Amino acid sequence: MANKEKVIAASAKHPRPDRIFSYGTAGFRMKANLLDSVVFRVGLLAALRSRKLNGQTIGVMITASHNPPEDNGVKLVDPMGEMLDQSWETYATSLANATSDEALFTLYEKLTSDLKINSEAPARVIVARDTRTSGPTLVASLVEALTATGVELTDYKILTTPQLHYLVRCINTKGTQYEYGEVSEKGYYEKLASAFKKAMRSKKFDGGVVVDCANGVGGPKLNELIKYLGRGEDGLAIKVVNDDVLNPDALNVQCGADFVKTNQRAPPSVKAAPLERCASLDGDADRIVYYFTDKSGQFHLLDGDRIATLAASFLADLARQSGLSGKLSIGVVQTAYANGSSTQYVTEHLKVPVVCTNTGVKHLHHAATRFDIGVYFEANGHGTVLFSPQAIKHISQHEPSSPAQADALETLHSLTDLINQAVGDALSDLLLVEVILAHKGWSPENWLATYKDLPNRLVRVEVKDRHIFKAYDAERKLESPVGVQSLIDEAVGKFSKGRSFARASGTEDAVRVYAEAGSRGEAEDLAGKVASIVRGA
Ligand SMILES: CC(=O)N[C@H]1[C@@H](OP(=O)(O)O)O[C@H](CO)[C@@H](O)[C@@H]1O
Ligand SMILES: [Mg+2]
Repeated sequence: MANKEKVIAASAKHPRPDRIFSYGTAGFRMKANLLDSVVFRVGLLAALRSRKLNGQTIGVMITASHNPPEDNGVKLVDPMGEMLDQSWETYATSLANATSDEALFTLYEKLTSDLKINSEAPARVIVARDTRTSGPTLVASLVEALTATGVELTDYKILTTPQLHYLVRCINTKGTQYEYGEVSEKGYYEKLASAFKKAMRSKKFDGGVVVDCANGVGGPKLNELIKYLGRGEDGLAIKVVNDDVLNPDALNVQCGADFVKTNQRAPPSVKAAPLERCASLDGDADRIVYYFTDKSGQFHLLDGDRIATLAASFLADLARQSGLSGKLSIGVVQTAYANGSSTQYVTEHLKVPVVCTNTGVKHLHHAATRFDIGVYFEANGHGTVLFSPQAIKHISQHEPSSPAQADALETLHSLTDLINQAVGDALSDLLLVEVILAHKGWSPENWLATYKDLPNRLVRVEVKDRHIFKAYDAERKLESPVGVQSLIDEAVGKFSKGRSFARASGTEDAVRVYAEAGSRGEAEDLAGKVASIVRGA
């Protein structure tokens, strides 16, 4: 039984502002000065979650990713390094909205009994934060909740989001047959670096890569990782830019993955030669996009769809070359925001099946586990590749029948270590892309030439109540308000190669409209038409 007085007294120090909170796709995220009570209450939920799972370690990450410097956020990480189980999101929301300290404790007790939680069970939590100045105070609020509920805590200070997911998975798999790695930040770098070297072997890089770290946690962590990669003559030259974490106001400002994806141009601070590979991370380094300018100075984005198609083509080739293609199912998971040309390229050219899910990494991750090799990426650069236990077994036990098979198998094996299995990881994805381009001997132009994106437009439409927009069919259609979908269908029908959908955002108070069509003008036109249908609904 939790100590009632202790919890109530601690909660009283973290008064709840007059606001309605909701645990969404990205956990809780808002202006940092509104988060104190929310983080305290997330601490209570973490205690419950760990106890429910008999003392398995739960992660708490304090970050607001690509949001402006004055924002912050908090999200929970489940034992295998995945996002919090969806059914628990509503408990997070209810705890955050409890109207008094007493009501909060009553709810805490009610959840304990409703969920049949043994309040005597041990509870363990690890926490980390990004580089925002509001981080330490928020961690302190979390610590108070964990102390009041008798939770064993380890504070890993500043980490990228995927590093925290890595640690959670390492801790909970330690001593089992699924042991994931050494439980330390150093263990993370060593695992990545050794897999990277093994994947590269005698392959050579064509030039280096410029990496924009959004002035966030990715900067110091990438600089650290580089020390483990080694910089021999044949090593990868990584030029790190925007790694200034001493100026907190610079975070995500005019740089980072979201800036590049949204503005379809390079950050002004990124100076690169024509055809030089460039990449941008977001503020917590769980997202990456590539880009380059061609000889005529034109900018080209190589987004999450491109990384997914690149990875799928490489993995399908390796499975074939190693003699495992009949044994391993490969699939790509996308959302409705994936460019139609990428979907067509995967299904028709690579002959690999594509599954479309709702927006939000947890949906893609879940769908990807249904394949032996499941490649999933959101167009904005969140993503990874998952290998099933069956795939790992085949890859490690298969007897190659030729040197070529042995070679492909060794590369495949190294990728199971190089690619973060817990969550999309910008640093791991960076190395993955570099390995693939080196193996294929491709320039960014070759990569771009695999298919031609359909012109597209994404618009944000502010409406009175976005909750009336209810989507189905992986959010590609609207069931309510009634009649809106047929108006959209009618508009789409007038455009060649037209496709468009509208859905309520899970992270912002708006409806997003996406449209693509045969030409830029038509895509704009279609997006505008669908946006006015949404406004009029
Ligand atoms: C079109 C788009 O990029 N949507 C983003 C955005 O979700 P919305 O529900 O569209 O607001 O934030 C999510 C969390 O970061 C991310 O997973 C998703 O891809
Ligand atoms: Mg992020």
